[in-house]
Amino acid sequence: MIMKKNNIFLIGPVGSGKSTIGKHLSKKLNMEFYDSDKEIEKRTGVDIGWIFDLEGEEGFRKRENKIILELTDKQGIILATGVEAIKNKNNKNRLSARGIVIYLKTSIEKQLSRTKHDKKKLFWKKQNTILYHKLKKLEKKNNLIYKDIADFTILTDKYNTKKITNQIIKILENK
Ligand SMILES: Nc1ncnc2c1ncn2[C@@H]1O[C@H](COP(=O)(O)OP(=O)(O)O)[C@@H](O)[C@H]1O
Ligand SMILES: O=C(O)C1=C[C@@H](OP(=O)(O)O)[C@@H](O)[C@H](O)C1
Ligand SMILES: [Mg+2]
Repeated sequence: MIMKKNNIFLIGPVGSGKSTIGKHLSKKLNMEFYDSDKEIEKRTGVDIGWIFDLEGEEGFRKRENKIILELTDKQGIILATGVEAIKNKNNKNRLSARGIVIYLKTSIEKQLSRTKHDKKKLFWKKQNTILYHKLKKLEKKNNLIYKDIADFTILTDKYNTKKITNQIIKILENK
């Protein structure tokens, strides 16, 4: 189909739908899906929260960089990357060079409401004391970073994941 040779990289904040939309796209486009978080968990045998506790964010990012380097060597995959991964210059260049980068833009309010009951993301909340204010402070800066690297930006607040998936497929078909 359309995307056989190209990779699709999904970027965006926590709760933007990278993992969910990545899975939908994978089924629809018949492309392999990877989630950098899941790959790290698979290889270490522990969940991301544990890695943050044991190795701190620095240790986690090192693992993440390694995985991104490895996965971006592949062709015809969909990859959901970690939230901060694109702030690393090597990752950024690598993603731009190896595929189509899609930014799932999401408001902080939606980020928080979508992750409210998610136990797996608890550590992320714990890390961010007075979370809303911290996120708000980062919002503009992050937006610019994401936009700068993205080939396409999709607003996710008002649409369900199926609609967003179809929207992405349309964009790719018309590209
Ligand atoms: N566009 C959307 N509309 C409604 N719920 C969504 C949307 N995108 C994601 N979600 C929900 O938000 C939660 C977090 O999504 P997830 O795919 O894990 O995001 P990410 O991987 O970017 O953190 C999941 O429960 C998912 O079903
Ligand atoms: O990169 C980050 O800071 C993280 C983002 C979260 O993943 P999602 O963006 O998939 O929610 C979290 O679970 C993860 O492991 C750490
Ligand atoms: Mg995810």
